[in-house]
Amino acid sequence: MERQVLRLRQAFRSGRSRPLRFRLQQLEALRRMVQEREKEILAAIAADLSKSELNAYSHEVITILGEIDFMLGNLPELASARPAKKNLLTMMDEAYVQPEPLGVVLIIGAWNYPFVLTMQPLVGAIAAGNAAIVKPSELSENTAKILAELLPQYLDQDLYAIVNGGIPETTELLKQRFDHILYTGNTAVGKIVMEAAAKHLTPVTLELGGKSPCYIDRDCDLDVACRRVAWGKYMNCGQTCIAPDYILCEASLQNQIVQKIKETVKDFYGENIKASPDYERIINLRHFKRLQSLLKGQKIAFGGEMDEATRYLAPTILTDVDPNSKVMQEEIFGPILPIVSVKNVDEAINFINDREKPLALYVFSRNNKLIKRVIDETSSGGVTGNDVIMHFTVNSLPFGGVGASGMGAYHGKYSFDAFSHQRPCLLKGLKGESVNKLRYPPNSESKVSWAKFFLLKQFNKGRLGMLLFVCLVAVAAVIVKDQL
Ligand SMILES: NC(=O)C1=CN([C@@H]2O[C@H](COP(=O)(O)OP(=O)(O)OC[C@H]3O[C@@H](n4cnc5c(N)ncnc54)[C@H](O)[C@@H]3O)[C@@H](O)[C@H]2O)C=CC1
Ligand SMILES: CCCCCCCCCC(=O)O
Repeated sequence: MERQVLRLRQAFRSGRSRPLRFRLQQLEALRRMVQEREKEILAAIAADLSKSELNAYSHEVITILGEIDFMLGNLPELASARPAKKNLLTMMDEAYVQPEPLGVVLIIGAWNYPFVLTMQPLVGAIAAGNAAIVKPSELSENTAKILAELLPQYLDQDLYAIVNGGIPETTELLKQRFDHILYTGNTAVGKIVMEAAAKHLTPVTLELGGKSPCYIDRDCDLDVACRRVAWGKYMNCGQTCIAPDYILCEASLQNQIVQKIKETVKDFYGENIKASPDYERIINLRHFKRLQSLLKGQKIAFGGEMDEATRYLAPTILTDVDPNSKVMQEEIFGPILPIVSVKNVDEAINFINDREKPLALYVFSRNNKLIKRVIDETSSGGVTGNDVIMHFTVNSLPFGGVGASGMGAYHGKYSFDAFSHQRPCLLKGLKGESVNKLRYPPNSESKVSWAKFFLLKQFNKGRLGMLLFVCLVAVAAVIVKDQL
């Protein structure tokens, strides 16, 4: 592992990954990989998550093609230096911010969207000019295998590598020194990653989970709300980090919500949900049993059927759920939807604020003021009003958690930024020593007053202001020269 990282570091040091042309060419190669090998990629995702290839395409492949296209279209602008505002002391100099690659980065993915969660960060890492190691989840073994086969065929092998394996391999990998780590997965392992990174002072982006609440207001189109919630909750069999974890609503809405979600589930998956190509399965037996245990002692208003052999768990709704019960203590990550009743929006806000900051927050209401109020008075990684999941799909929005749901963000421009250092550059000439004297020792009262004038004066008044400002500086410089 050490040698592999060293090989990538040497390739990075050669400077090969930096030129814009090279980055664009690698991104184009990645796009070719997705297009030419689509069938194999879809088959792998489908096998890992018992998913139809159509769903694998719309849940995962579309996102990656969109992200690559965004980078190809915007990279020249993202990677170029941005001029910076100057003060009086530096007005004759050149000041700019130059994004630079961080070096060798590590991307650790999770199993639930095994293609998106490894490839989307990789697009950002390549775009920003880094070398990268990708570590897919061992639980989505088919996708891990196909990525290990395909990536070396399309990308520069000295700069981009894939490491497959489980805890021992990841533990070994985490001993190495990286320049950034982007990890997606559960919070407990997030702490392990951060601790390992701290040993090398490596910065981290942690894409974690949490219980994302969904408040449904009484002033709402319940048909629409329930259809959207059912889509986001039962997609990928509930194994989506930003799935609405539970519903908060007034007690009087509970039965209507159950009824409407029930009808929606029939529309979506038919009478025989098990036979629907659109309904996935739980990833493994451990997670199946974990979900089974969350149902103990709960009032199942809908669903609850399960089949251990195929890891089928029906779309399920729990009513009158006690906030202290187990299902409300951990992220569900399965097709179980608890409804917790609250008296009103104030109680809903308090309920949310009494718990860890979630990865996503959803509010359904006809009343935009109420939606804005919930946003203003709570905190979460992201928000969608009157829908679920969809903020993930807008690549001009940063995607990430806050507090216990993670740190840092990515997608689109934010991926480029996550894997870049914003390097401030100030280029001075060798003239102007007379004015510079005011910062050289010995210090004096008069030097401090001049320093205040030069450093604190702000001029933002257009061309005329600028002209005035230049004259002022010229005069000041002459006076300073004489006085110091
Ligand atoms: N914020 C986000 O974007 C997303 C967050 N998630 C969260 O991820 C969680 C589900 O993923 P997991 O079951 O954790 O996925 P997982 O079991 O695939 O683990 C994630 C990664 O961590 C590695 N890993 C596991 N144990 C480790 C250890 N002891 N030391 C070092 N590395 C280790 C695995 O090899 C894997 O690559 C949920 O909480 C979900 O909300 C999932 C997808 C997206
Ligand atoms: C249009 C549907 C796209 C849905 C993609 C959702 C991916 C969420 C990934 C996750 O768990 O972080």
